[in-house]
Amino acid sequence: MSFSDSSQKLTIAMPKGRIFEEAVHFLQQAGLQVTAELQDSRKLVIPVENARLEFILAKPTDVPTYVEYGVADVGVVGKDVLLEEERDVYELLDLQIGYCRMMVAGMPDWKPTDAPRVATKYPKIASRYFREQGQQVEVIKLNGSVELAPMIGLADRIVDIVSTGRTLKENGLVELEHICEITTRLIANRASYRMKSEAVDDIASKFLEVIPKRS
Ligand SMILES: Nc1ncnc2c1ncn2[C@@H]1O[C@H](COP(=O)(O)OP(=O)(O)OP(=O)(O)O)[C@@H](O)[C@H]1O
Ligand SMILES: O=P(O)(O)OC[C@H]1O[C@H](OP(=O)(O)OP(=O)(O)O)[C@H](O)[C@@H]1O
Repeated sequence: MSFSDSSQKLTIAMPKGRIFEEAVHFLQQAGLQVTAELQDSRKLVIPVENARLEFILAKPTDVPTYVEYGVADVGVVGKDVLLEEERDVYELLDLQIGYCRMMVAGMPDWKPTDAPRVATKYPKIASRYFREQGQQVEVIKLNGSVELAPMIGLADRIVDIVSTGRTLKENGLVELEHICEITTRLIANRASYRMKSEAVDDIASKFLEVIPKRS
């Protein structure tokens, strides 16, 4: 049965911001009906007529929260957010978009100190990484412009996303250690995965068809 024929309405949480356009392009390639409203309006809830489908537009870090609580059945979100938020959701697919990497970075002349401090938007990822490395560090949570921290002496290193490397370079920082690769994922609410299996499977298989074409 096709998605539009299904009697099960599916709510999809989409991340506003940086990965939004690439994610919308992905949905279009998967054959989902993407209306102009999704791309051009300030509306945050966007029903798709005749498709038993509804989009909600959320801040990227909140996407797993909406999905865990079941107000969205599925969501599109970066692996960085999943690792940091640790929400109880199923991770169904790696969409192979939104490529970037989680790195430790610092000044080129960085040397270990007795009281190392690491600044980051990702305190859980950073704490886990340094614990696994057997290193004791103080993690300082920032909400953005993390590259400032080593430049002005708040911390000696940062944990952050690197994509082109331009932000590090223009601020005189270098990549020190690679933590993991990051891509965008399709996630599902655990109950929706069982109760709306037909609709969730349908969207996942449509997405799956797009992935090999991109890699
Ligand atoms: N160069 C990059 N920098 C940051 N995020 C990137 C980059 N490339 C891909 N991404 C993905 O985009 C998502 C972040 O999007 P965005 O920056 O819009 O959200 P945000 O961090 O919540 O934004 P803000 O806090 O500035 O409102 C990340 O979860 C990550 O998976
Ligand atoms: O390697 P690049 O291509 O330069 O991208 C990496 C930068 O992009 C992100 O910041 P963002 O633009 O989301 O701003 P922020 O400082 O508010 O986190 C990330 O935190 C880096 O600062």
